[in-house]
Amino acid sequence: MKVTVVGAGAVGATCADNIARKELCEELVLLDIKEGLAEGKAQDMMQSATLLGFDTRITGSTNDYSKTAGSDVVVVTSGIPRKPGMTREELIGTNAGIVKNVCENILKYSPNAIFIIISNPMDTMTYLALSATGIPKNRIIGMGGTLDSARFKYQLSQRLGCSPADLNAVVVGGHGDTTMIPLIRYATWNSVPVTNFLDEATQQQVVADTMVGGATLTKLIGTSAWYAPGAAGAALVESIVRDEKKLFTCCVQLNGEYGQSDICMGVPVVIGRNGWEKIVEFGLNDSEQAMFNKSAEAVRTMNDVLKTL
Ligand SMILES: NC(=O)C1=CN([C@@H]2O[C@H](COP(=O)(O)OP(=O)(O)OC[C@H]3O[C@@H](n4cnc5c(N)ncnc54)[C@H](O)[C@@H]3O)[C@@H](O)[C@H]2O)C=CC1
Ligand SMILES: O=C([O-])CC(=O)C(=O)O
Repeated sequence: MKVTVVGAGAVGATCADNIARKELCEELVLLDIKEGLAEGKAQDMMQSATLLGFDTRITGSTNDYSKTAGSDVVVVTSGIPRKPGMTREELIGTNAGIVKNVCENILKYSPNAIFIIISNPMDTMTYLALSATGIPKNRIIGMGGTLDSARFKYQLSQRLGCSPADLNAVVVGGHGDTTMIPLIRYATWNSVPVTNFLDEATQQQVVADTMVGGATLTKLIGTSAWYAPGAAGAALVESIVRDEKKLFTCCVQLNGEYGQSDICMGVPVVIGRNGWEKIVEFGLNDSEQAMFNKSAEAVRTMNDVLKTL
């Protein structure tokens, strides 16, 4: 297996580090536009191989896409992150051009690759990647809900005083401060609804804290997060290369599922060797469906911005 990570910044390097430690592929390529950055980080990671006990071969490349040839999976993290006070949507002007260019270049050398899009605003970047590459929809996966669901479990575990590993909790919708939808009605603690244990006000607080999870970290750190985002990207790579068929919320093209079409949004999907293999319909109630529709409207507005760039 060969995996490429484009963007050797905070998220890309962390994702690559997780991929290497888990030995998810024999060959791992880091690519960045900044001279020497990918080569340097690749060497640094390789020098941890004997200490950590992995034997994935990591190489770096400054914008030489021929080095990425024949990749099975490509993770796209290139682009600018937000600063405190910004929304993810404000990044569109810079990141759309970067993501389009990167996807086109990758495709030239890896026509069969599965793409995992992380760059923000991720729902619109996923939509853009789909149109820029024209490859089958199951090979374009946006990473956002996987991370948001992990954050949802973290918030719940803090309130319940339990291990997040014992929780099942899913966030669907867009990957934006106001567009994501933590489905608390479906969240369980070892199969028991969490709503049995948390009062209404606490439930609302958990949902609100989950939605601004990325913004909260951006305010604390001064730039956006990378440990959980990098781990979430690697978890998707793992489910693909090991054909695990795990259920993750990912941003995929909808064709009538969840009442939406011609849009990429976060829904539960089975991730395996063919990319996203199946959308799982959770059955939203009227208020959840109304939130999903509102989220879709916001994502669509951003997709329309692409036409003006
Ligand atoms: N979808 C999600 O859940 C998350 C998305 N993000 C997004 O991921 C992106 C990356 O974030 P960070 O790694 O923190 O930023 P960063 O600034 O640390 O790294 C980005 C890297 O992309 C490189 N780059 C820029 N243009 C490029 C091009 N044309 N070709 C190749 N490389 C290029 C830069 O040189 C830089 O090294 C941001 O857009 C951020 O908003 C971050 C966290 C979570
Ligand atoms: O908050 C950001 O801008 C980065 C991101 O998407 C996240 O960490 O969820």
